[in-house]
Amino acid sequence: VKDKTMSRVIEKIVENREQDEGMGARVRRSIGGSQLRNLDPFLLLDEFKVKKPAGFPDHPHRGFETVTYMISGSFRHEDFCGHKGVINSGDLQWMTAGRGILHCEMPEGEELGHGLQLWVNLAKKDKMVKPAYQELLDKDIPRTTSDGVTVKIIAGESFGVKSPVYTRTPTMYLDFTMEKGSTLTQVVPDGWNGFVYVLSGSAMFGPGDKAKLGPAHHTLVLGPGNTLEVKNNSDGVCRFVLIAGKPNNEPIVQYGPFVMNEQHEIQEAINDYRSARNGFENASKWQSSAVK
Ligand SMILES: Nc1ccc(F)c(C(=O)c2c[nH]c3ncc(Cl)cc23)c1F
Ligand SMILES: [Fe+3]
Repeated sequence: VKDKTMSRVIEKIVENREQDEGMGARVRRSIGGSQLRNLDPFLLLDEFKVKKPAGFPDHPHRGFETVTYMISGSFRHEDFCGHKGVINSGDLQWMTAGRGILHCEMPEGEELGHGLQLWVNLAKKDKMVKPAYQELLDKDIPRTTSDGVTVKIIAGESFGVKSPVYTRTPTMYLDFTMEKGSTLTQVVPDGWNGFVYVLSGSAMFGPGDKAKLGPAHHTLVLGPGNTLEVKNNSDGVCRFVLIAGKPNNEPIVQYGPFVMNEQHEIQEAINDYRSARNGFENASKWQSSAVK
């Protein structure tokens, strides 16, 4: 029997206002704020705008992945194992912190660093994996255009084009730019939790007369179904990201940058970080060059 198409209706719309975060950074917090605590498997989505000397100096992560996607400007990153580099406009860093990363993330150069950071929770079986990086330059991120709709496929598939990114927690991450008057129908796998974060412009999200307006700097949580319909009947271009993932359906215990399943694992993470053990060995003597 052909799979029934069920168009997802928007079930919640939240405006995301700027707030302070890190050291002098300004972020709009989509997922992870008080109104959208988390949407399993997602823990956080921040739209950040950071200018020197602000940034995110030396800090750890355990139990999840951070996905940094630059919209404009450049960010320098450096970790306690010597892995470092610059993420430029349009580039992607998919970092699997796993059992432990200590790194810093700071704007590079004098211009404003503007981007998105998504935190994807790892299933219990993956939380203590060896750290790993998947880093793509803008030119290497697949994209396609069809009838006024351009999509960069950061993870997952759209218009028959697949991203090379391996997602331990099955995840879709699509960056859409829709010309005015264009329409879109995108598969969002049944049973996955999904949301839209509107970067600029506005469009109508959802089926026919149930479509809801999604203005810039708003998060739209998708209801059940397996398809998202979008229509840009505004007088300009609309840019948004569509992010969806398979829920882990496991308990979440979070303490800042440590996200585990049980309280005692958080205590172990804190102890490991303090005593430089079990993945945090290099934390004992490392400081980023940004700090010195
Ligand atoms: N624990 C904790 C506490 C506070 C933080 F700010 C952070 C953190 O690093 C970030 C929060 N959003 C961000 N967007 C972009 C970038 Cl590059 C980093 C972050 C963090 F990890
Ligand atoms: Fe970080």
